[in-house]
Amino acid sequence: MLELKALSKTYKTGDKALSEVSFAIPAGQVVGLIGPSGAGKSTLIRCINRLVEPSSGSVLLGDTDLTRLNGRALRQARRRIGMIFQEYALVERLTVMENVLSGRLGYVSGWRSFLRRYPQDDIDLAFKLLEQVGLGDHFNKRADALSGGQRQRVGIARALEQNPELLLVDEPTASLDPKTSRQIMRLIQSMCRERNLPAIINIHDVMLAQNFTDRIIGLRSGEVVFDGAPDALTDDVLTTIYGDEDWTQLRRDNEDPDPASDPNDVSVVEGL
Ligand SMILES: Nc1ncnc2c1ncn2[C@@H]1O[C@H](COP(=O)(O)OP(=O)(O)OP(=O)(O)O)[C@@H](O)[C@H]1O
Repeated sequence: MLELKALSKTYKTGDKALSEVSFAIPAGQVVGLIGPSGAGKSTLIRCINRLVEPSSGSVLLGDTDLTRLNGRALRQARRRIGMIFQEYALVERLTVMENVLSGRLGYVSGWRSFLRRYPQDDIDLAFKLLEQVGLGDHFNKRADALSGGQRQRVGIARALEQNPELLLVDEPTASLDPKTSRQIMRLIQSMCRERNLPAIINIHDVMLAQNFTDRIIGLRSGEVVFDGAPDALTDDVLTTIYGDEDWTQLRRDNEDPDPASDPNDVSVVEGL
């Protein structure tokens, strides 16, 4: 469970990026964080894992207030949070397996990580995760030999290899085509459901957010202006968040072509 209490951030430049943001996310809930450019979405994600220092307020992960931690305690707390990035952040010259195992780096001792030697349990988990994300046959390939969608699946497996209590996902589909984007969102959603893992997904694409999350939080100018079920995201609400736009037309342009008939649908991969 994650709880934000009156979280605010004003940058040194005077930009007020977040203003008293409060919400709680229970176990297993996948939240889509939407809002126009500059609304504060990245700042919010980064304040949670303290890549950006909040100005005030608190971030509770279970019983731990992350805003009060420093040094070693902060590093340990960060292990409890898995991250998935827009540009995948893989080590290109390493294999898929090594990239997934790097999710354990915060856990293994210094010399083991230097030699890149991991406990057998970590290796077994990595194989299992690679099967689940549909890359079981690719474990020995170099990351730079993969497509964008495959890279993001490695990113998902790496985050889950950490056994996180919370998943923070920053624009996971921004570099992917529409069909691959749906597959990746479906995969994140099903992996979270299976593990009862809460997640916040910063996502530009409103239709993807609506189709593949349990709850939507809409930010505008650093404030929460919508917090509710994806179905409650009416055109009026979207206008409140983003301003005027032809939402009916946008929805029509983005309709999902029957996902069940998609032969590359990762949700049919065994184990999901
Ligand atoms: N390092 C920084 N220094 C100063 N101001 C910043 C910094 N990072 C972000 N901001 C400002 O904070 C506000 C929120 O930015 P943020 O990047 O969090 O928004 P966003 O919703 O993630 O936008 P986008 O969708 O374009 O990525 C903006 O006004 C931005 O200019």
